Amino acid sequence: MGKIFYIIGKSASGKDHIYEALLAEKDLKLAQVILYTTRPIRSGEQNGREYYFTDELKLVQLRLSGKLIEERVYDTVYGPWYYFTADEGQFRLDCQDYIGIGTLESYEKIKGYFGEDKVCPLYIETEDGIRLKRAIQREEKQPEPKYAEMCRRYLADCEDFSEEKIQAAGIRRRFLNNGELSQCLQEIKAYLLLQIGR
Ligand SMILES: Nc1ncnc2c1ncn2[C@@H]1O[C@H](COP(=O)(O)OP(=O)(O)OP(=O)(O)O)[C@@H](O)[C@H]1O
Repeated sequence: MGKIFYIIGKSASGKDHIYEALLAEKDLKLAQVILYTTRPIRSGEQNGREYYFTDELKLVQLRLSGKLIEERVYDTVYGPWYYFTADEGQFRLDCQDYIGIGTLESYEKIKGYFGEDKVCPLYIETEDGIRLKRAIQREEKQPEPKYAEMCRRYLADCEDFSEEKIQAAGIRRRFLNNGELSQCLQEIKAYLLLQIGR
């Protein structure tokens, strides 16, 4: 039976890089948990690849039909953009393992929906000083660095990922990403192979 591996961690802890690297590992055979979003599709994006691009009416329908697993909304200058996970029958847990990225809150919702035995958290932890330096370096490379937003997220993480919340979510294992990324990946891959039973 398949599992959903769910990557969680503070901003700039390395989630995106770890996600892409694990997806690229052919022997893990992981499929993506694709989020739905109401934000407009950008050039180069493809419906069903980066996201399922949809609208608020669909969100309401999914809510009413009990198919909505979790939702978040971000107030942007263009209005509210919703991001959500829903189950319209696309998850084939009888024969497929999945990988997704989310927050502690979305992890708890997904765990509540599919069951604790089906959802496996991959909590990535990077020491705060190293993480801040990486966040600044990443921001410096942007055409228009948004340092205030970066700092806001960094500070919000202290609250969003307090030790109490991590414990309450049932996170027991942590994967440290303080050194080489390859080292962290190796550790996660070994863990995944054990969980998958290969
Ligand atoms: N082990 C590592 N060594 C050096 N740099 C790293 C390592 N892991 C990640 N990075 C760098 O840290 C930055 C943050 O990584 P990434 O974007 O994957 O994090 P994230 O957790 O997805 O962040 P966010 O939640 O803020 O989007 C990137 O610039 C990435 O290249």
